[in-house]
This record gives sequence, C-alpha cells and structure tokens, in this order.
Amino acid sequence: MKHVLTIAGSDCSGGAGVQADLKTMSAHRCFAMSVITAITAQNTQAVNDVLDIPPAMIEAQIDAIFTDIRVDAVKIGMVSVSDSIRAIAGKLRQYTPPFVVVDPVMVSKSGYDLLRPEAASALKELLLPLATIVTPNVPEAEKLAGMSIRSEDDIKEAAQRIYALGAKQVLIKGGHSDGQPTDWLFDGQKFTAFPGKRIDTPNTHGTGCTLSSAIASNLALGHPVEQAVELAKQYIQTAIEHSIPLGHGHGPVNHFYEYYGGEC
Ligand SMILES: Nc1ncnc2c1ncn2[C@@H]1O[C@H](COP(=O)(O)OP(=O)(O)OP(=O)(O)O)[C@@H](O)[C@H]1O
Ligand SMILES: Cc1ncc(COP(=O)(O)O)c(N)n1
Repeated sequence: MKHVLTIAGSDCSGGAGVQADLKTMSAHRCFAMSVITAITAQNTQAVNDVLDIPPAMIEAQIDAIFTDIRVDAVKIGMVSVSDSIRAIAGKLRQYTPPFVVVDPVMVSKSGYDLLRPEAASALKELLLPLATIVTPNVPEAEKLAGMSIRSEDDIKEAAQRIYALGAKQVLIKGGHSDGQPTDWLFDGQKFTAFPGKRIDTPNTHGTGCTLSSAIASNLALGHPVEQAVELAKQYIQTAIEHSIPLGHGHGPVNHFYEYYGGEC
C-alpha cells in the first residue's frame, strides 16, 4: 500500500482542506495521513475563523510521521503564515519525500483570504522550489506570475514564469476561466491541455484540494506526472458531476462515487 500525506488546513464542514484530501487519498486506495497547519471554522457559505497551528507543532507532526512511516507522496494545501511555510520547507528538505504537490491555496471559494499577504513571498521562494508540480487556479497563477491572465497565450506565459520560480511542472487550472474548464500542464518544454466538461453547479467546494490530492495519490501509485494529472482530472470531473447539494452555499464534491461505484 502507498502512503500519502497532506499538509493542509482543516475544514470542519468536510468539503475542502484536510478532510477532502483524506477522502480523495482513501478513494485512491492509498493510506492517508495529515499534518494540520490551521483549524478553520467554515461551512459551505463562509470561513468564520482561522486558528493557525504554531510552527513547532507543525514540525512535531511532520517529525512524528517521517521518523516512523515511509511517505510516498506529499500534498501541501493551505498554509497561511510565513513561519509555518518556513517550518514545512525545512522539514521537507530534511526528509526529501519523492513527490511534493503544492496547491498554492490563497482565497476560499467563499472569498476568505487563506494566505496572509505577508506569506505570499515565502510560498513562492520556499515551497515552489520543492514542488514536483504546483497547481494554481487562474487568480493564484496571476499572483505567482505577476501578470493578468485573459487568454490561452497568457496562461502559457504565466506557466513559464511560475516554472522559473523552481517548480518542476506547473498545472494552471481552468475552473475560474470562461467556457470549458481546460487545465494546462507545463513541464519546462511542452504544454499539455487537459480538457474538462463544465458542470453547471454551485457545489464545487474543495475542487482544488481534491484535484491536488488525486495527483499526489497517482504519483505515489507510480504514474508519471502527465498520467497522474489525466487520471486526477477524470476523478474531479466525476466528483463534480455527482457533487452533493449540502448546506446553503457551495456544497462539496462526491468521493463516494469513486469508492463504491455509485451514490452514497
Ligand atoms: N464547474 C466545473 N465543471 C467541471 N470541472 C470543473 C468545474 N470547476 C472546476 N473544475 C475543475 O476542477 C479542478 C479544480 O479547479 P479550480 O479552478 O476550481 O481550482 P481551485 O479554484 O483551486 O479550487 P478550490 O477553490 O476548491 O481551491 C480543475 O481540474 C478544474 O478544471
Ligand atoms: C482548509 C481549507 N483549505 C482549502 C480551501 C479552499 O477550498 P475552496 O476554494 O473550495 O473553498 C478551504 N476552503 N479550506
């Protein structure tokens, strides 16, 4: 069995963050582990509060796992403060897991800033160089690349700029674009498009967390990056198609469909 670790924030409503990651990794039949960077009080409508876990406690969680258990892939999600980013980067340099997927979470679907402005440069300088693949959505890619994105050419220019920050591969996701949700992968040489079919639903809470965890699971399972993304794209497409009308805002995507081959 492969062992996959998420380093991310907790979403008590179960749609995004660590909870989405653990469900996704389990659906891929991987053993899922978590290092919690922050506790959020949120639901499908809003993030009401965030408590950042002290960096020493983040380090202690990482040490507890790596000193005892083989880790086949790591996914990093919400890390809001630069001291926590620095702590995580230091530990990953120490333990050198084979694959690191960085989802540069910045703003929740409900509009809350999950990355403090002071931490943006730490994310760029400390986490991107460790990334096997970084998976920004369009607004995140705009921030990382320092440019606005309005066209396919802009996506390609932004991917090249983000690649230059040190990530080995860059996947710019198309969920926030107009039209069909095509994701673009850049490996330093070529661009590969992963087309999707847009589902007209408000229930897309946790799509980015799910996609990056599916990529991490597929890398742990031995798939090369391009195939890991292709399979993850199929996973998120099905999970959105069967998403759950839970709560009064953005409901979660459905992982049970992949677990049991049917609705829960
Ligand atoms: N309505 C949709 N229909 C089909 N696919 C979608 C839809 N919305 C997003 N996707 C796909 O879901 C994945 C996540 O993309 P998205 O751009 O939503 O990421 P994100 O904004 O980081 O997600 P999150 O807000 O959950 O962090 C991508 O593969 C994207 O193409
Ligand atoms: C702990 C945590 N991590 C990530 C997200 C982003 O997910 P979304 O953009 O769907 O709100 C979130 N809301 N909460």
